[in-house]
Amino acid sequence: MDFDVLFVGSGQGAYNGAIPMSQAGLNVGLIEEGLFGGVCTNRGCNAKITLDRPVELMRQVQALSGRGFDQMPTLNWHDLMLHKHEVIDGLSYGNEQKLVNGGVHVIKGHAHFVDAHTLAVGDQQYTADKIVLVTGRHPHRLDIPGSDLFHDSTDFLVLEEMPKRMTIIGAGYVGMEFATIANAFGSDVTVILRGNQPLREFHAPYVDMVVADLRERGVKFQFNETLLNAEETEEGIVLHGANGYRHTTDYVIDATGRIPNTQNMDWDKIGLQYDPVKGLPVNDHLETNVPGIYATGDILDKSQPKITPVAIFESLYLYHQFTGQSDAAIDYPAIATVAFTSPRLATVGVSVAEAQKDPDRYHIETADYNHDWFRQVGNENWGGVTLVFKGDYLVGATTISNDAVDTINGLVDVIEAKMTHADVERLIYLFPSTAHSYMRKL
Ligand SMILES: Cc1cc2nc3c(=O)[nH]c(=O)nc-3n(C[C@H](O)[C@H](O)[C@H](O)COP(=O)(O)OP(=O)(O)OC[C@H]3O[C@@H](n4cnc5c(N)ncnc54)[C@H](O)[C@@H]3O)c2cc1C
Ligand SMILES: NC(=O)c1ccc[n+]([C@@H]2O[C@H](COP(=O)([O-])OP(=O)(O)OC[C@H]3O[C@@H](n4cnc5c(N)ncnc54)[C@H](O)[C@@H]3O)[C@@H](O)[C@H]2O)c1
Repeated sequence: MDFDVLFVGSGQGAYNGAIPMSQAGLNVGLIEEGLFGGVCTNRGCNAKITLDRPVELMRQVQALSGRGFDQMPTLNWHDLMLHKHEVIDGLSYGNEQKLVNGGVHVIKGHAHFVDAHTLAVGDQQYTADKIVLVTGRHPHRLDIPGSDLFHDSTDFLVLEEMPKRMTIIGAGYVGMEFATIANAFGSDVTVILRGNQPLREFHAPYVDMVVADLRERGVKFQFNETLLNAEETEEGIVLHGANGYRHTTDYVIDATGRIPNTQNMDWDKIGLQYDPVKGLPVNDHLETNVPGIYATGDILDKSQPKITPVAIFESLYLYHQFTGQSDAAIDYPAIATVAFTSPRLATVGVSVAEAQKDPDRYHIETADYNHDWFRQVGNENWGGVTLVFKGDYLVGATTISNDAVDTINGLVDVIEAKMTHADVERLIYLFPSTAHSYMRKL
């Protein structure tokens, strides 16, 4: 065999395991057809958070208008986009070098199967004892007439000029995060949803607060709308919905989710079972139905959120498994997720909705976080934390605030280490700080 382990894809679900595997003595190869580091690095998390940064800061400055700030700064999309290119454009090369320096044999091109232990890239064939499919997902496109006029998250992240009118279809992570950014940069934003609940994974009352705030800032929400078609006219792009809905705009982002990259890889040829919409099913060792073929990250058909830290966790799990350190089934910890709206929404572990369904098992407490003096410092006078306990133990938390990321990150430790109240009392945090404020409320 050419390799002990051969990865397809170089995203977070691949290189975080590939490098330590190689350093542990395995002969590791990795095939990538695009940018190294995959979606998160090049056209996902990193690019998005760079574009969000001034938005986050601007909100905080606005909250202190007349409380130390006399004049508001102005936002400049063009300069920000140049900055984004500065930050992001070199990362692919950096990731490729990390792989090479880590001893991983890098192969460039599109991989497809010849047999269960052989992949082809162009005319070359590569054999491996184990193959790991980390092929990720790409944006879904609505199947309606005129949807070729739509753009996707990748287009938004390289947008040179902010359109006057922007319409976003879908109100999941991408829809709500991009609506926040585009609105701050002066676009007249409309979000169109087929249902009535944006960001369904998050605590609904907190999501409602984000929606109310965006509405106040001028974002329009069109709920329960089924789009039928789109056409280009002299006035702009016109979207037609059921019941006579008609909406004119300059730029449409289809943010209706992501679908697995399964195409042109000859998965059927080797009998690999997969669902073109849901992805690749695996067992509790991340092995597919074909022995020796594994998968990690967004391509998986699993209930865990499709986010970078989960892909990294799975990649490291395979590292431990393939290097003989453990043969245990994968055991996911409490998983934290965040929507980078302003303010942020973040959550970890058992959700409030889940806890409400099982009151014998869980009890729910809402901590008074709003009146915390440290939040008044930034004149952040609304927000909330809801905690879920199982007996004496914290098992879930959800929050809305500018500091939601730090708050939930701190609670990950409390949940995972199964800390008791006494354990939490022993933690000495810096003061004043967000962590100090919310830990005292546990
Ligand atoms: C706009 C956006 C924002 C996001 N923001 C966040 C965030 O803030 N936080 C967070 O945690 N997550 C975020 N995510 C999700 C995160 O990007 C994904 O969970 C993560 O990228 C998954 O990594 P992966 O390795 O599974 O796949 P990917 O990153 O998708 O990598 C798959 C790689 O496989 C390659 N590939 C596919 N098929 C082949 C083939 N046949 N041959 C060779 N190469 C192939 C592709 O070129 C690609 O590079 C965001 C996603 C998007 C779209
Ligand atoms: N902060 C983060 O961690 C972050 C940020 C961005 C993206 N992501 C990842 O990327 C994935 C994709 O994000 P996304 O926002 O595109 O997907 P999503 O699944 O979060 O949201 C999709 C939205 O589109 C709507 N929708 C789906 N099909 C539709 C249809 N046929 N017609 C109308 N509306 C439809 C859904 O109701 C939902 O509102 C996320 O699930 C997440 O895994 C994560």
